[in-house]
Amino acid sequence: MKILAINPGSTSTKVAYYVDGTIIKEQSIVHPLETIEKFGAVTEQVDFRWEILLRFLKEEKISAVELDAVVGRGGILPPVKAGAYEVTEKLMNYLLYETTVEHPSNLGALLANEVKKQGNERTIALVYDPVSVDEFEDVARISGLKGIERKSLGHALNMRAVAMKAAQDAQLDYQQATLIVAHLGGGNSISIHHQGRMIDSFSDDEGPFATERTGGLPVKEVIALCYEKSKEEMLRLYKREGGLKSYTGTNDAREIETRIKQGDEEAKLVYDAYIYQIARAIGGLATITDGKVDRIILTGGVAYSDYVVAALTQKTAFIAPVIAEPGEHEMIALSKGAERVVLGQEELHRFKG
Ligand SMILES: Nc1ncnc2c1ncn2[C@@H]1O[C@H](COP(=O)(O)OP(=O)(O)O)[C@@H](O)[C@H]1O
Ligand SMILES: CCCC(=O)OP(=O)(O)O
Repeated sequence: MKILAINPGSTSTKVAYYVDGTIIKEQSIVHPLETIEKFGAVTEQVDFRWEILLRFLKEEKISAVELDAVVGRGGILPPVKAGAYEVTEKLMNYLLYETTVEHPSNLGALLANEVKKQGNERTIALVYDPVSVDEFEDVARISGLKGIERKSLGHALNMRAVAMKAAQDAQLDYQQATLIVAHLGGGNSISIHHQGRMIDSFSDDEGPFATERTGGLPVKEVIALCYEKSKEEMLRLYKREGGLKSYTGTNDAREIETRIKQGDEEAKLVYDAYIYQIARAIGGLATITDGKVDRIILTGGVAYSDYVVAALTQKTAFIAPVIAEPGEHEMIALSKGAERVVLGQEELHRFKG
């Protein structure tokens, strides 16, 4: 079985080619920031990224005609069930014209469709575990202001994949277990998975601050700032200029750890606050299941840090054993999802809009 997985990020497009479940080629094609910034809307980047992807396929002698499936990271659709969604005109039109949040993952379906056009009549184009996977309990949707609903938006693909892996490794059934997953990357998502569903999460705009994202902020101060800055400036602050970067000038956690070792006390205070907020979010989610949690799983790039893993273990191990699954497992999650669909083990949902 031949599967191509495509994961468009803010500065790169990751692509991986699998044959019978084995990875044959994987590449992160980096796009210079100055090139990306020339585009207006994210979806204007389709032709640019497709040409680069096509070059990769040619160079690596990967024939689209032989593909059983091409799977993209699912973008910001309306709230959807977890799993696989066929790339249809309706789904693409939503990502092109209706989605409310600009995000590079919105390109996943569009690029998968370009590959499918070169495939055979059996090649399936799909997205898997989109950013907008929504399995919230109703009580989790209430925000505190009528008209504003809490939304399930986050790193669902990676969080669900590592939750299932950790459950399997611990000989727990994902459908029965309770797991808290903290994805620690440029943005953070912290979620709780209970009996097979991600029933609540802190998104990157309301939970702990991340390496470059603000997380939740005191709302009165934000209101005041909105009168000083444009919407674009505010969005950039929250997404690219917040968190550790706003305090230290760098979004590289390794650089901050080096500074701490050199005696930089301000860097230490901010990094301790970063850990403190993540621990507080994990503790908060544990209350949802009355403190009954089987495992806490730390993932994303910062989970490579012994410093962060040790500090979070110290603060949260009273809740449940803490496991690190560093990095992101998105490419394998995409390919395995597509594989299950091709084998008929998992339903291919049709996006209803
Ligand atoms: N060994 C490490 N120790 C500490 N931080 C690390 C380590 N490796 C990567 N990181 C940090 O991970 C962050 C990037 O996380 P990642 O999940 O790759 O982000 P993105 O959201 O961009 O995919 C960076 O701040 C980087 O410094
Ligand atoms: C919008 C939630 C998903 C997300 O933030 O992804 P990135 O960290 O890859 O931008």
